[in-house]
Amino acid sequence: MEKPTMVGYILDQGRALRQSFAQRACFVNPMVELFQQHDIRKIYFLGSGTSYHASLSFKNWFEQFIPVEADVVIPTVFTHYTQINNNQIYKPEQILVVGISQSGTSVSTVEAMRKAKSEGYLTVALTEALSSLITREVDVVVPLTCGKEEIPIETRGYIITLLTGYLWAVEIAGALGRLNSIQLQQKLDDAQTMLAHFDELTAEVQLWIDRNQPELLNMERGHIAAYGTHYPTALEGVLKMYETFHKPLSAYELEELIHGPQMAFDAKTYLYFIASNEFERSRIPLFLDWIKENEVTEHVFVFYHDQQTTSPKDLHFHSPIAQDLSPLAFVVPFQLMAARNCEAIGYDTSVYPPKRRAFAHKKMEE
Ligand SMILES: O=P(O)(O)OC[C@H]1O[C@](O)(CO)[C@@H](O)[C@@H]1O
Repeated sequence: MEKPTMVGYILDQGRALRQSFAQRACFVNPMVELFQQHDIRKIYFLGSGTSYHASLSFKNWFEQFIPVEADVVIPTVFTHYTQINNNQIYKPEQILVVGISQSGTSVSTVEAMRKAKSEGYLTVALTEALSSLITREVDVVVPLTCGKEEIPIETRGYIITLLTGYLWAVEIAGALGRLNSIQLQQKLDDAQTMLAHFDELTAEVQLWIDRNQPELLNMERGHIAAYGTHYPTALEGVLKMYETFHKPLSAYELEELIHGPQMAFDAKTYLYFIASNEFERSRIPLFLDWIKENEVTEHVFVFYHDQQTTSPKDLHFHSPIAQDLSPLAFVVPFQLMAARNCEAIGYDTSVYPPKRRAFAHKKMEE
């Protein structure tokens, strides 16, 4: 990439995913060893922004594949309010605290890890910056193999963090005998197939944007509705769109849309539905019918994995998507829409807003 840009990082995600998958031993082995050496029963995943959203997916995968209880906590909350092991059912060495910070410099995550280690719990940092502040506060540092993103917006890092969490979960499950070797190999093969086609998947998203960009650019406010393992995708979609395109959106668990928010919808409301193949998938047509019958808004966009769509406003992924890894796919429309919208209005996402001092991150020398 000649000049680092948000679009450039998004278009590079396929390559980065395939490279990370190929070199997965460097980030999988340290976690597998921890689980082999310790009887870990409880995990806290901590992170802010993008790293918080990735943590929510980690919880889903860990609880799906490994006999552990997983919690995701915002780092400041963890430092000041969380009562770790409140009911004393675990021994301290059965509790693992994982801090995720791509930059390694998020002040609140660094402080939370300091608390966890000082109170005697096992600690891991997942970070791209192997000499950053967070690395000083933990027992084990695991590399996040996304490469440095030289702009304020994290996209490639999010996708690689997700892949890392998934591979941790299935490889630990394999090592603990929760997945047999055939099952594990199947998971890895499915992942590899999806990653081999990731550039095509991104191209499908680009075509959807090309079809709809004038309308997408006119959004003044919107909501992303999702369910199951995609509620974190909706949160990340909101963050990507808001920190770049600067128009307010919110994320709702699908059913929660009708518990109040819908009363505020009008013809200007934009609705994006993530119709992932999970339990609630059958509810999507019901919501779409309701929007039509009540003439709520025309600005409705649906992302499908399973349906041959007819509306040009919808996106149907044809590329192979491993069911477990669908969060890697469904976030791309929001990443690329945010980046392309900004390109179209001439907003430069590669630099921080002018005259804005940020204090969420702290450099080594500060
Ligand atoms: O993963 P990191 O580097 O701790 O960053 C967390 C969050 O902080 C930000 O850099 C903003 O301060 C976000 O872009 C990011 O999601």
